[in-house]
Amino acid sequence: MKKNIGVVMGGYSSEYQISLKSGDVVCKHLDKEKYNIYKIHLLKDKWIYITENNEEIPVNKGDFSITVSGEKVTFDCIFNAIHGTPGEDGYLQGYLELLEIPHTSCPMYQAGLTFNKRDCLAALKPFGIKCATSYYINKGQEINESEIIEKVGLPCFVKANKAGSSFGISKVNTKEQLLPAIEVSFKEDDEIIIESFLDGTEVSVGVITYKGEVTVLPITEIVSENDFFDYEAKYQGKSQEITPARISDDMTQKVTEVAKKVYEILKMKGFSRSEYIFVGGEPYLLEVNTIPGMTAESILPQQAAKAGISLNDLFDNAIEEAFKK
Ligand SMILES: Nc1ncnc2c1ncn2[C@@H]1O[C@H](COP(=O)(O)OP(=O)(O)OP(=O)(O)O)[C@@H](O)[C@H]1O
Ligand SMILES: C[C@@H](N)C(=O)O
Ligand SMILES: [Mg+2]
Ligand SMILES: [Mg+2]
Repeated sequence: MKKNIGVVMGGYSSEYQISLKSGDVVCKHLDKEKYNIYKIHLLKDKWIYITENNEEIPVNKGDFSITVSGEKVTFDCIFNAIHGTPGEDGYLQGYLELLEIPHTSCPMYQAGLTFNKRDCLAALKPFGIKCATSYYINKGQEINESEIIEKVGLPCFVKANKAGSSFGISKVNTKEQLLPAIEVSFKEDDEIIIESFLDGTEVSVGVITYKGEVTVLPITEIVSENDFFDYEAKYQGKSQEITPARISDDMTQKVTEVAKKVYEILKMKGFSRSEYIFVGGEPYLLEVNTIPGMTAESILPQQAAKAGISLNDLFDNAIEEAFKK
């Protein structure tokens, strides 16, 4: 019997439009012979199934079912394509896990931990994973500019702690730029992480469980035309994403080992894309994304393509692995 797959997309954060694109690509590339595919938008004001005629049918939040032409439809598996809250930070995972509906993302705790940049880096540091020197501020806390600069130096990166797609991130070069940058970050999250500037080659490393094996995909080098890999560089063509990265064999080996170790320490499942900047030949971890962009141009699908894994294979594998969890 064909399985019912709900592809969930959207979400409540600034990344919702990116997620709608990722979700559409997933719907397009799932095997229609094998699966009944349902496109589902989870938005702040409505949870809806979008029919092929663009009709909106509400999702029953009690059991995550829909009713189509008088028939109740439940899902065998949910393909999670929501970047940011509530799809990448554990809420959706926890809800689906309580309902015992398999899903393609990592488990609830792993999602909550990794989406919190501060806590994820703090959890990984004792295992020898290198990262930038950092300073944290919660909303309402006193802001001591001199103390921040003394700790992280200039330039530094001011980032929303729980966000993605470079929303709420600024590179700060002078003390005067610090408070405005903090304001920008607080628009995205109530927590901020301020990091020392890691000056070096940036790479992005996809790690997935493919046919039961933890698999590190070919590494991508990020070359931004802008000051850093900001929103414009990511989504409006102002960067080159070069796979495989033009780094030495030694650097490739090091970052491959670190990325696999990070996946294994965190007991990850499903997709992950972790990012590193090389300083003094050593990879420094920036963050781990568990619902990476899924459009054909996105980094992880490009890496999979280089590894000979098509989008159809990649997405089908995610569902097969979800049934094993
Ligand atoms: N400490 C740092 N030093 C140098 N560059 C940094 C630093 N932190 C972030 N950046 C730059 O900012 C970009 C975005 O940062 P980060 O990956 O933490 O944010 P994000 O919004 O979660 O990104 P994504 O879209 O991958 O989810 C990085 O890809 C890198 O170019
Ligand atoms: C979607 C974006 N947060 C990514 O990691 O690709
Ligand atoms: Mg991110
Ligand atoms: Mg990133």
